[in-house]
Amino acid sequence: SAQALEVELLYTEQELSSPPTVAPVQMRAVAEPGEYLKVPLPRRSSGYWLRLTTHAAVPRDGRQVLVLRGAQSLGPVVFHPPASAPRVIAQGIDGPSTLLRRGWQLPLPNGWPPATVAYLHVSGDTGQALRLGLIDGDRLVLRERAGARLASATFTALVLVAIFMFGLWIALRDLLYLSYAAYLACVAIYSMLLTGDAAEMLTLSWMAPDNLLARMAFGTLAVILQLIFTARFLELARLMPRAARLVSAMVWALFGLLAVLLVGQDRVVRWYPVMIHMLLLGFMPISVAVAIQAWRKGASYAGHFIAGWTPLLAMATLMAGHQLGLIDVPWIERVLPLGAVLQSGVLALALSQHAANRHRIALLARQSAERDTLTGALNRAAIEQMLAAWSQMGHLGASRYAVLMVDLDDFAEINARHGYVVGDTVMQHAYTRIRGLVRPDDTVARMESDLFAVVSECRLEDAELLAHRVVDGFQQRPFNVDGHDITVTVSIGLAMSRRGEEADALLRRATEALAGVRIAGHSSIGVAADARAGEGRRQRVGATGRDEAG
Ligand SMILES: Nc1nc2c(ncn2[C@@H]2O[C@H](COP(=O)(O)OP(=O)(O)OP(=O)(O)O)[C@@H](O)[C@H]2O)c(=O)[nH]1
Repeated sequence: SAQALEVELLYTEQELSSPPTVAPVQMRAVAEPGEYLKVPLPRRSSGYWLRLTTHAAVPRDGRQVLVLRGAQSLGPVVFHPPASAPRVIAQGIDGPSTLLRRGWQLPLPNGWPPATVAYLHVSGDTGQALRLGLIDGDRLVLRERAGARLASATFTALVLVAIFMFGLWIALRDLLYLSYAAYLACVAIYSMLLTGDAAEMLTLSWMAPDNLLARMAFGTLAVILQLIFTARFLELARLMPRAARLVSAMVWALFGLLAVLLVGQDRVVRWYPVMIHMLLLGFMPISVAVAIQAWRKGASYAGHFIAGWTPLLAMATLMAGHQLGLIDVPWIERVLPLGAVLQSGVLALALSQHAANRHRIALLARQSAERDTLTGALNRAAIEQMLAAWSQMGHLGASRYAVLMVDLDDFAEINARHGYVVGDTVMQHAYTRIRGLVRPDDTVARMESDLFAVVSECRLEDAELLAHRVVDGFQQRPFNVDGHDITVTVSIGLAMSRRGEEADALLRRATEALAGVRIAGHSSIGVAADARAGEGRRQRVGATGRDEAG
């Protein structure tokens, strides 16, 4: 006949140290071969006695094992195998039962002839269901291995997304990404604590599944980080200030609970899960409602949020219900980490989009803030910032950079003669001309009215050649605007960087060199003192430029 397992829950009120001889049967159930039998346990402080029989002989090879799974809060279990001495199993991690997550593997080395009975005594008052089965040991190992692989895949996926988010935080310095990275790290650790695999793989006792304290602490921390992230991600402070206040109250309440847990340790660890799960049960629907409301108010990423979180929230709700003993869904502990992976995938997508958008907006803002509107050249602030940054990094070494202050000569006269509109066009042409005369790597900025600055990484000799090239480039080629040939000449002040010099000091020296030659006339080049060991010099390049004014 089929090797079914029959279980009777015995009705005894007294505490007994050995199996009761005669006791009324409260419940009888028969398991299909190789399957688990669910035995609901009514609340009773005196513990439970179970009488087990098989319908066919279990061979003596010891391959068949009795498997017992139950809520983690079940106390010590005493197993009276058929034809063997009783065994006390204090924890699921003991001895040969290490294979099981949250359960006991009870070996039957002497076989089990039909009609002989085995007894189980379960202490504690759980009110939850037990699962019992006569299972083939090899099959059990395979199943457990598959479960362990799934758990480590989950862990790896969560950690990879967490690292990615951490990278986004390093690049963009927005706490949004950091809070999400930290949340994922907590969930990854929590999922490892839940399955007990890490405890086995790493032999870390604090990661054992019976370490309720570690599990609860990481679980709470994950919820806190998730709330902080949610408030930021859904822009609650801007869109829904009341919801934002609610979330921050929730965060502080959870921090308080966490502190109580860490201080109270074993004294609070029994009721702590109940508190947390009640809180979560209440919070889940509120959280979904807030997300939907934010979505209706136009929060940019509320859609992603809802798609990613709803399945996970539903699973977390089931989990909380399961742990409170309200519903019986033992599979939820395996499915929950998958929900977390799914959620992290959707959110990683949303956050990458968020980061890309942010980057684009920042770039646009920078471009408009750093550019001169008429010519499109960088403005004074931009070049000052750039030089200041270089100076801070120690880039402005001795004679490494040349600053050329390029002033358009007699620009007031061009305006007076041709009008401001033509003057504007000449100004734009002048910028294009300078850009064309210097190297692509050189930086050109419009400092103010008719004054441009060129920053070039080169030695003094090259800088002087460059200055001459710019002066000649203007003098020899007039601009053609509205059919008028307009010759513009430029004067240049040149300064070379000094080691440890501040950015403004360098710019000032170039400006002073320019002021020195402006008196001398047009198309002049002045080199700041100290640029070479000698004195400041002033030179005139060829004749005065053709003077349009005559
Ligand atoms: N059309 C136009 N003119 C400008 C602009 N910005 C400044 N200017 C004019 O440029 C002239 C600059 O004059 P100054 O700095 O006194 O010097 P300058 O006339 O070029 O004479 P020197 O530099 O001494 O040779 C002023 O007349 C300004 O009105 C602009 O954006 N467009």
